[in-house]
Amino acid sequence: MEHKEHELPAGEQDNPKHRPIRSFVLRQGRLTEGQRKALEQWLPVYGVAYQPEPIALDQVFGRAESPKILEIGFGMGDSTAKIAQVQPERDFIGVEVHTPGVGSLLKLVGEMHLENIRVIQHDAVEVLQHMIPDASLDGVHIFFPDPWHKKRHHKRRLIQAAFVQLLCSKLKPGAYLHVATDWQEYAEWVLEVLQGEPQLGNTADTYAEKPDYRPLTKFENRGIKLGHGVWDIIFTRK
Ligand SMILES: C[S@@+](CC[C@H](N)C(=O)[O-])C[C@H]1O[C@@H](n2cnc3c(N)ncnc32)[C@H](O)[C@@H]1O
Repeated sequence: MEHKEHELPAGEQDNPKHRPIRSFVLRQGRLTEGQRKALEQWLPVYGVAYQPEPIALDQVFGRAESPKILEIGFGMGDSTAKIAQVQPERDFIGVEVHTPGVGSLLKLVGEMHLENIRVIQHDAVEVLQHMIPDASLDGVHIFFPDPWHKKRHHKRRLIQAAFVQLLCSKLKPGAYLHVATDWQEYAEWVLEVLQGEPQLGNTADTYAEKPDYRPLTKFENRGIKLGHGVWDIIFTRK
């Protein structure tokens, strides 16, 4: 997954009168044969269709009591699969709009026999608004959200005060929200937005140490060698 800013396709100029502001641009993206096969074989098993009403998470995973973690924008799903593999006692709901990414994660789920992942292919904002029950999540992962570098695109950033308020309503008391970004100005933005949410408290003074459960991505490894930074921001619900 490239971490550069998505270009707006011709014709899609921001026009709030005509369309909601989204944090993503749907790209066509070619499917590999492996992704296509994984979608065919595993989407009916591990996919959860979007529906505009709350779902019973325990039923979706076929077990109660297991902590439920939501990941927003899992990209190709490498981190998601690795985390789910080493945390079999937890259940992971991955939300992503990009079809090749969904195929890629499903391929990993099939190959690694991961029973604790479910995938929803839909806008995470609507998934949170309508599908995720209140106070049902033990954690939320948002790793390398699109930074939307240009000032005129900042309104497309996923992390906004209203979105964080919505997220908070879905977190159990004590549950965590973990954002990681490689774009310093976005890190500062995220820190400011989360600090401004009275229902959240920071687990660190400012930025957190990278927790062991978040694997280093290939991209990140390359960046670190070039001296680029990555910022982890972890808050908990009061
Ligand atoms: C820069 S990529 C990072 C992917 C991955 N987390 C990683 O670390 O490699 C951001 C991803 O978030 C997805 N995304 C952005 N907004 C989203 C939304 N509202 N709902 C679901 N997915 C979204 C994009 O499609 C993209 O795949």
